Amino acid sequence: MDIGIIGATGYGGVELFRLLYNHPEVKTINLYSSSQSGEFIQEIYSHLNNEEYVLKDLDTEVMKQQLDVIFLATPAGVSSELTPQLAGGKGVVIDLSGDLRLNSPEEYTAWYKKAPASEEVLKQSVYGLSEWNKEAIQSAKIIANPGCYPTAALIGLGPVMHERLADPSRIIIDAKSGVSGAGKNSNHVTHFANTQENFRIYKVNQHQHIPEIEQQLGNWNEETEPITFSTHLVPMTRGIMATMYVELNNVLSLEELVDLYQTAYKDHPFVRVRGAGDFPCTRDVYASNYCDIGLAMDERTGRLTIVAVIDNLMKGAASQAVQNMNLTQGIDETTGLMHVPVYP
Ligand SMILES: NC(=O)C1=CN([C@@H]2O[C@H](COP(=O)(O)OP(=O)(O)OC[C@H]3O[C@@H](n4cnc5c(N)ncnc54)[C@H](OP(=O)(O)O)[C@@H]3O)[C@@H](O)[C@H]2O)C=CC1
Ligand SMILES: CC(=O)N[C@@H](CCC(=O)OP(=O)(O)O)C(=O)O
Repeated sequence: MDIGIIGATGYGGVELFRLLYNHPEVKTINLYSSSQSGEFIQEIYSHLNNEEYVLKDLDTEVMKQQLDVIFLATPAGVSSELTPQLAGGKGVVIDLSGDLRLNSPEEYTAWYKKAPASEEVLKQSVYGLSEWNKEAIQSAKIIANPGCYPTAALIGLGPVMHERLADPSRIIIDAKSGVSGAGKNSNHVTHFANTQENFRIYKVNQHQHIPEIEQQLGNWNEETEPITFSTHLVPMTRGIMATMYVELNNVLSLEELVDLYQTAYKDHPFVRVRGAGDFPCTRDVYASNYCDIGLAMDERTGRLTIVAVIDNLMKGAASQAVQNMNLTQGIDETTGLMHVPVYP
């Protein structure tokens, strides 16, 4: 396969490069930069110092004709403009940003404060939550890779919400992320002095992932009501923990719930459901494509607590995008992705 990565100098882009460099079905990798074309990638990232990859200028006509897969790892607002120029050619377009995830252009503008992609592009875009949308992904030409928080939240909520076992009006998602979730550019909030030895809540009731999570919950149960979703910045580089609280319609034991989750994900090698009383931490999935899940049932309140952890740059971005690439190319979805998480 011949691959292109737009936004290759960002955190998502460089993680894509690492994965694709080691992918057995990838022949060439073309790196594109809007600000540093002509430079070698190792001039920007010294950990790539054995490589000779030069950053190229975008040429959408050539890319459209020659590349099998084009990844966009760019900020919101870029792929809504570029996708129409890249789609309809030889390859598949996989967008890591939020531009193509929401069906409604009005919702996109309301939450992202940017002009939306065209309705035509949005209609062709398939939501790339691999575990829950595999069939549609396999034949897609444009994929909207899910957001990092929605990936953890939706994989965690999927089994109970899909089976309509929980009250769709009373969902609370309490999520925490490492700082790499904010991308490579530091600002006042993500500056070292403001993140180390600190813990903060941010974008309270205003996070752009709220409509994305609600959209998928609505696909599972049209009675879903607005969710409560809060996000926190944790002084670590990678990792997301999403803790979900749902009220069950009927009493189920913890053992029954663990069985439900293990059955739901038995054919999904990247989701690992823990036994009763066992909870994952972010280190358990570090630098891997896994989503690990733990469950607790409080019989006093009737509330189920679901804990889902991912690596935001991997399952939350680059490795999920490669999983989607594999699905579109008709190869095993695990190809190039079965890394054991890095420990410690
Ligand atoms: N970080 C994370 O954990 C996750 C990120 N995402 C999403 O993935 C996307 C990439 O994120 P991330 O890698 O963290 O972001 P970064 O800020 O680290 O990198 C984004 C890259 O996009 C390129 N870029 C910037 N402006 C433009 C432009 N106008 N046209 C073309 N390219 C541009 C830049 O590269 P250059 O200047 O070389 O072109 C930059 O290196 C974002 O939409 C983000 O929201 C999604 C899930 C998780
Ligand atoms: C820690 C941190 O700041 N995380 C970012 C995740 C951004 C992201 O992934 O944005 P899209 O999915 O919308 O592209 C945030 O909360 O906005």
